[in-house]
Amino acid sequence: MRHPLVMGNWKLNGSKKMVSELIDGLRKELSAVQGCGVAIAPPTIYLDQAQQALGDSQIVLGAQNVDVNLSGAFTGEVSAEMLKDIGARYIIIGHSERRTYHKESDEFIAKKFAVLKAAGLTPVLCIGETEAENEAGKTEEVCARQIDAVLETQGAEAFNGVVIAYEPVWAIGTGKSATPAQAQAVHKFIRDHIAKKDAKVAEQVIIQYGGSVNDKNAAELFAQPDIDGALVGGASLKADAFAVIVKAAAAAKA
Ligand SMILES: O=C[C@H](O)COP(=O)(O)O
Repeated sequence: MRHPLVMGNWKLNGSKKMVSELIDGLRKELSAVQGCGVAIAPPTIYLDQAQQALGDSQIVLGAQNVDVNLSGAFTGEVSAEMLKDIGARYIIIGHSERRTYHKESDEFIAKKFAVLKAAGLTPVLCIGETEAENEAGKTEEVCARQIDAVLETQGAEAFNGVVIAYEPVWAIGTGKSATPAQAQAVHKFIRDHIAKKDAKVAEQVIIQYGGSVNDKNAAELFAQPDIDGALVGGASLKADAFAVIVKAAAAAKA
């Protein structure tokens, strides 16, 4: 039985005031929730403030990116050890916005995956096809390629205890979520793809769905057997909407 995980990716949003108010709201809304892991990934500059504000709550700190280098002359970067030092645990890598705007390749993202594993942090590996790839019937091919960059170089065991987030690019921030059936089909494909190498590892890997998840559509997505939670963008910036999503995951997987 997999424990679901709902994670909020705040992207490039926030201020000191917002961090304080949003975490305050989340702590109130989520204090009684059981059966669903919850994490938030604020912008790097607010990680320390967020960790202080989270205090003894069950909400876990995450981050939106990591560098492949451990230390040295890499201006502007943040290392895995620094993220660990500040208390972050779930680290998003391979988000389509970084693949697109920062030209991050599958191989580069696989390096980040290895660096996080070595530091004892949990990669949240984002994969997913663009609209054009979807229309060309290449969804499975793209997802397999993005997973294989890790699977073929680090082995199936590397996926022990990690999180994969299937985020069709056409669904991100568009208000047009994949249907539960569409998402389930891809999630099952991802799990089966890993199972070809190691069925036990595939069975425990958390596969989140991401792309226009909100308080209205979350429950039907989580009703699908291979959807183990969500990576939430826009709706994670409102405590009440995010809490509805977390509660839907807890209820669906109880
Ligand atoms: O990381 C989160 C995803 O990009 C989803 O963003 P969204 O919920 O705003 O569509």
